[in-house]
Amino acid sequence: LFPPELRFAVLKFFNKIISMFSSYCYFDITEIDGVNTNELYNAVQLYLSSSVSISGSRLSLTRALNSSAITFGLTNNDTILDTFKGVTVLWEHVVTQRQAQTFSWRPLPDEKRGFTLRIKKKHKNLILDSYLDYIMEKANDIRRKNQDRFLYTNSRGGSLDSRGNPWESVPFKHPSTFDTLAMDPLKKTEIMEDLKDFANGQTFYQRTGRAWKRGYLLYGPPGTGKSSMIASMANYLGYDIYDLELTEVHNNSELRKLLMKTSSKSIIVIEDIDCSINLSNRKRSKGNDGSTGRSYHDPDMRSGSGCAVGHSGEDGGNWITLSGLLNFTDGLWSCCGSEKIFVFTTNHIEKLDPALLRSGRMDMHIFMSYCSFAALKILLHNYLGYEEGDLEGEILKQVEDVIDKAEITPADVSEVLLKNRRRKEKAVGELLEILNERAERKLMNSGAVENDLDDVADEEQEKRALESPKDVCDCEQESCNKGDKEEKLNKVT
Ligand SMILES: Nc1ncnc2c1ncn2[C@@H]1O[C@H](COP(=O)(O)OP(=O)(O)OP(=O)(O)O)[C@@H](O)[C@H]1O
Repeated sequence: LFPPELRFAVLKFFNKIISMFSSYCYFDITEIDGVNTNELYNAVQLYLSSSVSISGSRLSLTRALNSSAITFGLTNNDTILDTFKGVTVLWEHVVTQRQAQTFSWRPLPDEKRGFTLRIKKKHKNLILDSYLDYIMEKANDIRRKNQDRFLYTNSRGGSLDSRGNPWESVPFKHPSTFDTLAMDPLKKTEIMEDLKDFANGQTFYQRTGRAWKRGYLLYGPPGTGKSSMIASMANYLGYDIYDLELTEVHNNSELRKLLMKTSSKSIIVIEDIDCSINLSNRKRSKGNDGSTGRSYHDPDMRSGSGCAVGHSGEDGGNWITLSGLLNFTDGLWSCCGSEKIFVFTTNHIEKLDPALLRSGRMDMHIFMSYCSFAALKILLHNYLGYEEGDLEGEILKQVEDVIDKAEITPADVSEVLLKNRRRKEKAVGELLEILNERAERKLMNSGAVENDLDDVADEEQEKRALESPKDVCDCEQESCNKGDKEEKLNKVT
């Protein structure tokens, strides 16, 4: 009977009267704010989905694209209580039908959704100051945990995608975790604790005025699990990985741009660092065929035994230099965004510039060693299902005795176990054979090296003796075969 204008005016009047006497105030968070999606709405939905106090008997279930987890939330017009810093608030999920639109730039959903937050007026400031920030932060964490992580690479060589991003991404699905990683358990625990301290260390880093970042240098022979360690770190912390291919970066400023486009809570990896930068800061040179582009940074490359080459710019004189890289990890640019981990790997730590190894540069140097017996136990458990109690017996005792002498990588052990994973006994027997063989070979090689060293020492001694025959022969007589000695000296020389 009443026209809408009058209804609206009456309602407004009553609301005003009610709010004057009510001790509560209300905040509406709508799904769509004008024509844009309201980020806060999504965050609240995610945050409430993690709340254990949902009491409704009907919940809505969602699984986002690329996500491996299912989240639940409030159904239409349901309510939930939440407590923050001792203050209880009430959330209501309000869903109403949208009135027919005459025109819109963007088709809007038929339903109008939003959350209404009810709080006591006296708590308004506390809630507005920190509660909403807390919700945004929590929602990001949940998103990260649910969402499969991403592996980014700059393999396009500096070109940008349609959104101006130099990084290409794929879902990161590496199954390596600290449980599957074979290494000394004490060392493993130390690394895990270090990572956790870092991830939970926001207050510490703020208090001490340090950039919230950490550097790890992984070094050791190929096949000892450096890449597996990086994947385990990412899976443990729930971080994305940026695999920085330095051979695709033309100069320091491009490097800086790449860094600016990395997100927080990420691990930035440079593999085989000894092969990737112009460690000697040598000037860029033309290739043998006179072409510009690639030139050799690593002397080993010339003999064909080295690793990947670095990259030189087309515009002459442009290089990724060590100082550029250190700015990247250490300087002002390293702090864009926060909560970042830098990981460098190398098979040849001795080739690295001492500037990179200096204390404070890389916070932790982690040696990925050959497979120890403790690490082997983890592989036996993972591949063959051995439990601690099964790891006894004569054959395993023999394995324990020989494994350090054999210097075998976890990758090689994994191969043997994988091949024989259906036959436990055979697997360990074959492993023992391989270990014995390797240990024997190592021993013979070291014996041969020792003999060679002895030979060199003998020859040296002989040479010295011949150069000063008097030292070994006091005789001054003509009959002393000095001539013979001279001839012998020439031969030795
Ligand atoms: N410590 C380890 N624990 C468990 N598995 C390992 C370990 N080390 C190596 N492996 C196995 O060997 C494979 C190769 O290892 P990975 O690539 O991690 O070694 P790497 O040290 O990074 O080698 P490279 O220096 O050649 O890159 C892995 O996929 C994994 O199956």
